[in-house]
Amino acid sequence: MDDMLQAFQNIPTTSASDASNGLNNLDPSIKPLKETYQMAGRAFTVKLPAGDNLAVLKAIKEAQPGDILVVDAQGEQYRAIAGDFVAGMMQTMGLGGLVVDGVIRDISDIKALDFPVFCKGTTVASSGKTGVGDVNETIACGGVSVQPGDLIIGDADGVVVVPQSTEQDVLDKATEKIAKDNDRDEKVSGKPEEIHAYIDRMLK
Ligand SMILES: O=C([O-])CC(=O)C(=O)O
Ligand SMILES: [Mg+2]
Repeated sequence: MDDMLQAFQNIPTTSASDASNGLNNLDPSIKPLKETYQMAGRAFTVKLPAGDNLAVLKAIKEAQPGDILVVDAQGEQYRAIAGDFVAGMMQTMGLGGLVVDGVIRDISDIKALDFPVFCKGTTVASSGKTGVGDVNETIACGGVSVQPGDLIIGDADGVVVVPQSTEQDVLDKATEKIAKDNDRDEKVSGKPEEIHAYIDRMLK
């Protein structure tokens, strides 16, 4: 794992969002299946035709361990781009997680895997496996442009993209924001008078 990726393992999505002015957060309809998921990795991108997941299989074969598959499924919500079988293959190949602006199925079994999956929801039907689709190209997912190799972080609050050219800047600003927030919290926590003083300062 490269140093930058290592550093982002401890950055919450909320802090990365604050550090990026909220510009690279995936649409909040893309949610973790379990609140306990916490992931940071580099994007391996996939673009699917609606209702066909063959390119996901191609991506599982080509992606590197630790990579997060970010799938543009065009928001399709009737057909699953993965179930527990496909997610299990991702986990076995050492991938870091799955993010899709679409849906999955076999929800109970995927939760049991403890492989981080972020999606719009769940469905019953499977996808076809006939189409082509693209891998490793710039895509749009959840309203955000994602390039292969961009840093992707996900946790209980959602998913944030950190474009490669902004990594150091976002890391510095997020680290600063975390320290500032902790300080602010420490000053007022459990102290009604400090809460009043803080609000008065903000209202000025
Ligand atoms: O095979 C599929 O495409 C979807 C599925 O049910 C699984 O992955 O378990
Ligand atoms: Mg299945």
